Amino acid sequence: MLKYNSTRSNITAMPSEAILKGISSDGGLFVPEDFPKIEVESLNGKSYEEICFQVLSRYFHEFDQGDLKDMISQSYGKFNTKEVTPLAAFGDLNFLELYHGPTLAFKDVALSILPHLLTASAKIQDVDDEIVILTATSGDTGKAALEGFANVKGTSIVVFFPNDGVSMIQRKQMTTQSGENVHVIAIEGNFDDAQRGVKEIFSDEDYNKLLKKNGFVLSSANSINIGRLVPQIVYYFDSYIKSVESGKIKMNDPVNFTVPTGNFGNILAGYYAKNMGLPINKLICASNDNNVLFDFFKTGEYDKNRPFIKTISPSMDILVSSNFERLLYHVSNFDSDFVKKAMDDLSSLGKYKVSDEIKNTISENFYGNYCDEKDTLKTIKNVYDKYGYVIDPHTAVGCKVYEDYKLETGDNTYNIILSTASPYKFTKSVYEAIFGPSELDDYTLIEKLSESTGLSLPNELIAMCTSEDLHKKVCDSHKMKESITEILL
Ligand SMILES: Cc1ncc(COP(=O)(O)O)c(C=O)c1O
Ligand SMILES: N[C@@H](CCOP(=O)(O)O)C(=O)O
Repeated sequence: MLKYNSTRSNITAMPSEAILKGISSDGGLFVPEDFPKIEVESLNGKSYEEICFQVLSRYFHEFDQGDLKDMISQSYGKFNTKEVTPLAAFGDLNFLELYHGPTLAFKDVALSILPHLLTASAKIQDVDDEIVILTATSGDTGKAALEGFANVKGTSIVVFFPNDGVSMIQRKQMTTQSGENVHVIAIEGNFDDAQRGVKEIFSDEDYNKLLKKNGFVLSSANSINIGRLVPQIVYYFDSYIKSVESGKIKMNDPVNFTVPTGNFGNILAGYYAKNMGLPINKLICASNDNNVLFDFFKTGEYDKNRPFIKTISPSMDILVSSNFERLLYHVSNFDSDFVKKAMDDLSSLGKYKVSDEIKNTISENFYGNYCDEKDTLKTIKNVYDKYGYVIDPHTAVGCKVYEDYKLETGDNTYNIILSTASPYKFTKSVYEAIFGPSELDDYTLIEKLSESTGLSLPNELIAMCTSEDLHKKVCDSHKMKESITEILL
């Protein structure tokens, strides 16, 4: 029976407990004590949903297996393509389109199923308190979580986003969200402030006791929750199988994945897939100007003492990549003392350094680089001019870093770029990258982008632009707990 360990102490949890808690009481993240294995050949000919079952059932064995199959089919029926995450290929650029869910970003893949996993976990744990989902977002997780949890019985959701740190469309997606149980709050601060605030609330024992006394328990919709991370492993296996089926590679050939990275959850899911048996050669970690990870890969020092830069790939504007903690735990052979010390140093000094051994183990699996604003815009234009294909700024960061990787290493292994958001979420940046400066705003440019490029337009988006804002609250990033108290108590 697979259990989960905290990265910071010897606390362990069953899957349902880890999902329900979201984060361990010592501040650590839950990680599987072992990686379950999958014979890749056994997935040949299987659909996305079938592969999803093969992955999830290995991590979440407490759920009734029939129930798990039902949860999966209810979750992925909402995607606008039967393939769930299709691959689009142009020359050696293979884009794994992860944005066909209801909110147009890769977060939908995990957040469509997380509400089911959470409510099933509450049943197993015999918890009948209201589950309050605390979410920090740099733009995409927030909307996907709101969509997933809106009106889900027994839950409520509070989303904190940086007031001045998301795109116009991302903001509108969140502020127009309806639902009895949803709360959306802008904070005066950046994503790191929002995430730190949420983690502090999780670790505040007295506050959690007070909430419990009033019938509430906290959980998380961010990738710090293992229930968010595991469903993201699925598309690594699925895209591999699709690549075999289309004749791009042969079964068991090695493959690289390039992942636009911020909180390190998406790429970590790739590392989990590799450890489960997927023949991944390199995981290529693509950052924007907030290139703290690039510097780590070069020096072995994680140092967040630097300016927080606002970019046109705002969902990746992150200096504290939470899931890196999980990677440190795995590559240090589950050394929770080492991880705790590193995380303590990160919060007190803003930095930590790892040994050469750990740095080298990480470099065997990962390559890191970054793409600045100019190259992001140039890449969107180049890809459109060459292939008539429109990509969003996050995907463009991935695309440029992949090109740099090939030049630097000469490695031509088959590569899949994770395409993490629909271009429409960043309409103005994408339109201007391709067609030059425009006076018009994002809302007006949506239709123009569609007409000029032929990119199919999700109809709900047009209606959303003229919908009323239902959430207008702004709070100081140090007053997040007070905001929750106001809502709940
Ligand atoms: C569009 C987009 N791309 C990339 C990322 C980075 O993913 P991760 O935080 O899992 O590294 C995010 C946010 O997480 C995102 O919303
Ligand atoms: N880019 C994310 C940041 C939070 O990441 P998560 O994967 O930990 O939820 C966002 O869009 O909110």
